[in-house]
Amino acid sequence: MNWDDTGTDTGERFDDRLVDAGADGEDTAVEAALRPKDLDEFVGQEKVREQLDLVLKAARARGATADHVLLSGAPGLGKTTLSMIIAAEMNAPIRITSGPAIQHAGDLAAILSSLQEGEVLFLDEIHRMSRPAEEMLYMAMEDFRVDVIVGKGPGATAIPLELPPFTLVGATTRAGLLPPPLRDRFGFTGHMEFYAPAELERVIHRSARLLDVELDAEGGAEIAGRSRGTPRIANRLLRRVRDYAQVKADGRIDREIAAAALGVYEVDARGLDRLDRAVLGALLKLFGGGPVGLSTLAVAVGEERETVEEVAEPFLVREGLLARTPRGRVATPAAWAHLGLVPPQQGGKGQQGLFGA
Ligand SMILES: Nc1ncnc2c1ncn2[C@@H]1O[C@H](COP(=O)(O)OP(=O)(O)OP(=O)(O)O)[C@@H](O)[C@H]1O
Ligand SMILES: [Mg+2]
Repeated sequence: MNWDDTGTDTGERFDDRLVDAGADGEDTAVEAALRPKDLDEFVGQEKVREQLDLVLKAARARGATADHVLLSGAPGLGKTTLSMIIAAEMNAPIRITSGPAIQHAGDLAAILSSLQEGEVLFLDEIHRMSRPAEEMLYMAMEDFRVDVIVGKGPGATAIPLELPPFTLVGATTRAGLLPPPLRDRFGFTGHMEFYAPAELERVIHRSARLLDVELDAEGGAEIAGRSRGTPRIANRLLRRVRDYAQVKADGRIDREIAAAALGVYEVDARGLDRLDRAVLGALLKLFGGGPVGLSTLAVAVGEERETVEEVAEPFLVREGLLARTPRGRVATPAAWAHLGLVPPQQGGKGQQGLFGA
């Protein structure tokens, strides 16, 4: 533990986290190679896969364009991958764009009017589209038509434009932010869940084969356990372990090598990194496990409130290590156990009162 000796320079220390589920430059470069190409290769997400398989097969049998699909779920769980699989399964070309790239309705009109029949339009971060573009999209999804506005002011006229049938695949990390009229226009919504360790093992072994890395079963399990339920993180950790195995050993990965490598990168057995452990450590050691306010906790780790709340806490909460209560942040008994600490004895209230441990 060295969370308490890192000085006061805030903001920079946790920028480059190995366990961040968002894509970095290196991910973008290698992810294309590691993406499963069809539904059979796509690991896990059984429900979404089964349902999507039916939607696509039925459309194919009818010789029709597939219904619009909305994919929601946390970063790195396979939304972009699945959109590409949809296009591949439909034998259709795919056009890729994103909500933030579409600021004006005109941007969207230009894309829509150039689509071919049956094409898949992948709209990433669909919750970040501008209002006017969103309204144009409603009509395009439902009637395969847009009104292109020509001119400005009182002389402006709407020219209707027919579109070929297409399949919109929208992806969002924040399904709750989508306006209901937009959500309702999707024929199928797939919600992606975090992956079970056994599923991540399959992802990791598949990637190891593609990267030509020798990995045994226990090594795969070790990496999977630290991957926070997220294939992107699993693939990234595998690459770092591969580096270590090449430099420090003969390139083969077993449990010992995987654990040692991820120890170097300070990703612990449960997938917590330095920031996570700093937050948890402060909560336990300085505040006796809480409850403590978010601001106080943030100051104690020398971080911004937002960093603690948005970067560290979601995973700690998901892991059942930290709870957000009306009185403040509270550590669970599992948190004490994870950091190898013993909770202070309290009478009736606080830690024990809250969790009955
Ligand atoms: N079910 C899966 N089976 C195998 N590999 C997967 C699976 N899901 C994701 N991956 C791998 O994880 C990486 C990230 O997936 P992807 O880019 O599709 O995530 P995403 O949900 O689009 O993330 P974001 O929200 O950041 O856009 C890819 O390299 C992909 O190969
Ligand atoms: Mg994506």
